[in-house]
Amino acid sequence: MSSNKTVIVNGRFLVPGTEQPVLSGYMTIENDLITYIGEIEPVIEEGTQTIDGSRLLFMPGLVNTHGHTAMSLLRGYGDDMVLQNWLQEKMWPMEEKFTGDDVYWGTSLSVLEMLKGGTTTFLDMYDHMDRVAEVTELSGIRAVLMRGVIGLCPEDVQNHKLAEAVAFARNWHGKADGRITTMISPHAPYTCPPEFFVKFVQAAHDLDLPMHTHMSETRREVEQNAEDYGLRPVAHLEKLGMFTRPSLVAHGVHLTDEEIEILARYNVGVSHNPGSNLKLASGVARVPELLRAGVTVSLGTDGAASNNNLDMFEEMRLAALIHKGVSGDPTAVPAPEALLMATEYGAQSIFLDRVGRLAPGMKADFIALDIDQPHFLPHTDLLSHAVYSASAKDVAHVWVDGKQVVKHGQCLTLDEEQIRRKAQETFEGLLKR
Ligand SMILES: CSC[C@H]1O[C@@H](n2cnc3c(O)ncnc32)[C@H](O)[C@@H]1O
Ligand SMILES: [Zn+2]
Repeated sequence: MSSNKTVIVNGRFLVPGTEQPVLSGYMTIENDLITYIGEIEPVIEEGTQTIDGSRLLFMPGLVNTHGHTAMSLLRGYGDDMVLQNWLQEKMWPMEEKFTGDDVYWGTSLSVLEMLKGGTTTFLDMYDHMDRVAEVTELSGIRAVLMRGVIGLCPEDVQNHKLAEAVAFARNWHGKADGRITTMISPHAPYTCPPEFFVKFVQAAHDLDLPMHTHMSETRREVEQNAEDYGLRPVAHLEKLGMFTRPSLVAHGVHLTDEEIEILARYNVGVSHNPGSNLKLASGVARVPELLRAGVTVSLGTDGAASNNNLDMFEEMRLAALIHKGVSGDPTAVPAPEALLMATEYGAQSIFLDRVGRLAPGMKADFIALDIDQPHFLPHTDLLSHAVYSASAKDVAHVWVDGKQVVKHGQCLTLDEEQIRRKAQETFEGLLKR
């Protein structure tokens, strides 16, 4: 019988937030869990698989805490626009034509890109979510999935969408050996009127699930919210009861000191999406202030149509750089903190307590970078290199839930050739419809 135990020998491991953030030694994986990490060589029994880690840097898999995965089909379709025009003139008209099959191939394309680039967990707020869950099951990735709902429609249609969101959340929570969890997700306060939004809060209570929404992404949205409801978005969502549920908001770009205090008080996480915020000219979130206030800040790409890739190394580097530039403080978001945002804080913010860190008892979701390449040398500080020098292209191997899903840069679970062909065909089909 083959052993389900693997030992990585002579590796370098990133454990940010600990006394020895770059550890040289060994890591043991048994089934879906890490059971040992340390400098002392473990006893290696016969039948145990060993991996020579001497040319590799091991780190937790990256956690992408906000996105719309199938939007990779719209990559490059609508560049250089502000959010509202981009949504109304380019994205929504195309998305209206999306079928379940379109979402399946768009999601496959994105999951392929994410896995090959070292992302082992993603959050997806979209439509046709059963098809997203199918791709998640097949690919071996971990995902937090939710049917995102835009409520700018008649009441019967609103209620139908809400029922779909509830059914999806109920049916898929804990599926795919526990790799899929679900949340409840009204799209935004500006697309879900208050009386509709509160139905999601009630559903989240009934299902005992957390909530996710877009919030305070643009200045215009904040001003409009104040005009429509007499409150800025944070107070508005507080009033609607959202923060009585464990919650994660995407963006949180335009926040006052008082609003940051409210988010911290309710333990609401913020998914910081620097690439998308820059591209849509939405602004720069107050990440140093959020972190100082004790808010869990994680990182997301948003959809590939506003980014325009799903490279979490790029988000990590952007997060480490832009806040230095904006604040004039070179110590703002230092490398270990950026790495934590992309891993451990990411997992915390989407309510996965055994993901995001290399430690005994944690899920074996980890990646290995090829650090023999020129841009990783000399090996001064490998944690610094992972944040400031690395990109998705450096990922050699990926494991999720103890199973290898990328080997020498090749995805073992998805048919890359077929996905490339289907993605192109799907986009061309959408243009003709
Ligand atoms: C209801 S499914 C999700 C919905 O969100 C839209 N979307 C994509 N990017 C953003 C963004 O940055 N802010 C707000 N909404 C966004 C996407 O097009 C889908 O319609
Ligand atoms: Zn979004």
